[in-house]
Amino acid sequence: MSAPRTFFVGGNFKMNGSQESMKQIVGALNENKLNVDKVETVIFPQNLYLIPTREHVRKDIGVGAQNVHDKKNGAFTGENSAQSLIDAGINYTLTGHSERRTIFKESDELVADKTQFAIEQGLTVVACIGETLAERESNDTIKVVVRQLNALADKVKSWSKVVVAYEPVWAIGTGKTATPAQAQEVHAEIRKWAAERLGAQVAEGLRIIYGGSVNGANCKEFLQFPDVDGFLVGGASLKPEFHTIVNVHTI
Ligand SMILES: O=C(CO)COP(=O)(O)O
Repeated sequence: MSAPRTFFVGGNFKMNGSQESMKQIVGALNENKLNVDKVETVIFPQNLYLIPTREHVRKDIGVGAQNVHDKKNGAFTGENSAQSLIDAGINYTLTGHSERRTIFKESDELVADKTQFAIEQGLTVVACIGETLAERESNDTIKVVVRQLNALADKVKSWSKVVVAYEPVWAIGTGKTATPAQAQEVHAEIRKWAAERLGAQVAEGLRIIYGGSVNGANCKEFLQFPDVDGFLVGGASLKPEFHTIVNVHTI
């Protein structure tokens, strides 16, 4: 029997925050009693705030970027270097967030290239996947998620530093959460896919977290489901209720 999977809670601040609000968020995280020895907790501020956040937030909370480029440093104006992130103690990144996929037209293949390159450079990657409302309504959820996962698996050589975030696009920022049972159903399919494509051992250790309108009031309901290994939180991560979500096991 392998070790139990460590619960993971990420706070994706997206393109929000100011110097003042970041100070307040970091101050509150530093002051509060958080279950971070049991829950791997990582915040993902905008690029501008990465270094001051890393400098000031407690060391048992990780800091990550929201996006990363798939090539080494060089002539890539406006991009985010994995090497520079590592150099600054920023040890995590998101890849494939649905906002990157839809607004910035990132393909499955580009997301996979970014994921593999970031891993090679030493980052832990939260790779995001998920279906749109139209895809869910046409019963294509599993087909879409498996397509996105297969694209990742074509490039990613080692899965030990990957956390998969299942974020149904229709549940992001809409207040319309997937029910915990809906999340579990897809997470179980993801684990089944992982067992088939990556082997039983990788599947057993792979953390699959849920994102989409998670908040302090609904987070606890997810705990009863065996394949939900944490959350990727958007809006609520900017609020004090993020602490409740990190402490979900004790509320
Ligand atoms: O996109 C998300 C996290 O990456 C989820 O956002 P919300 O929690 O605001 O729905």
